[in-house]
Amino acid sequence: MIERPIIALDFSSKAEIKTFLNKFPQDEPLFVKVGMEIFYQEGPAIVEWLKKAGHDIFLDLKLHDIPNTVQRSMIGLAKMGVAITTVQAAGGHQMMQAAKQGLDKGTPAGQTPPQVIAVTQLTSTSQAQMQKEQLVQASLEESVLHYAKGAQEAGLDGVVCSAWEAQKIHDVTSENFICLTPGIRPYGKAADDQKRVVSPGKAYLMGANAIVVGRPITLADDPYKAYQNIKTDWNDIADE
Ligand SMILES: O=c1ccn([C@@H]2O[C@H](COP(=O)(O)O)[C@@H](O)[C@H]2O)c(=O)[nH]1
Repeated sequence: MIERPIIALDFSSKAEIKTFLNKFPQDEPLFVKVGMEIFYQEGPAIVEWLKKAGHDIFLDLKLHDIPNTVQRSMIGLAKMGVAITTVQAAGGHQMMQAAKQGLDKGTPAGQTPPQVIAVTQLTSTSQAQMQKEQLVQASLEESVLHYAKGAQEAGLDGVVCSAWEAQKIHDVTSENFICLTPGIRPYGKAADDQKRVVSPGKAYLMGANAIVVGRPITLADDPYKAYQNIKTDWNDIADE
């Protein structure tokens, strides 16, 4: 289990991230998510800067391309020294294997390759939407479980899913298989564009190994207090 909630740094500039992080104690190492929004603005330098500040990085770029392209991209990504990265499970078995091989090849000697996990069905997707837009007859849970089993067979470390599917994923894979769950909302908070939402404490009870939280922290009046409350909810239940 990753004890710190992973904070999604969904900002469009380094300056905005600096302002945000200045609201946190400067000696507290965080686990942060660098996603497409900031990565496409600032590039790998943002990862280097956050690492230098002592933070662990979840680099969520959701790679999805032909196996050769994904493998070669992962060779480059492996040099950034991030803890976890992502691909889209829909890219298929060969693509996921290629991602893993690229990370192994690209990681400098003596360092541990990043863990790689596969996005199943986005937490902003409902079953009705998935069936209509992706022309899928299966239930959302069946689709997520299918992708999770495929990710495990391809040698990946886990999946991105909602907490609603986490325990069933562990049942069909293993307890060690990571279920990293966005779509986290403390009770009473707006779901925004998320469809499959769960509170931090409930996510733990439902089998999540890690939670990713963006707007409930980044848009809070007091982001550090919001972070601490979410961390307490997530960890308190875990400690019981
Ligand atoms: O299925 C997915 C995959 C990734 N995400 C990412 O998590 C955060 C969630 O942000 P909130 O503001 O807490 O909704 C965001 O960076 C997404 O890109 C996801 O939500 N769902």
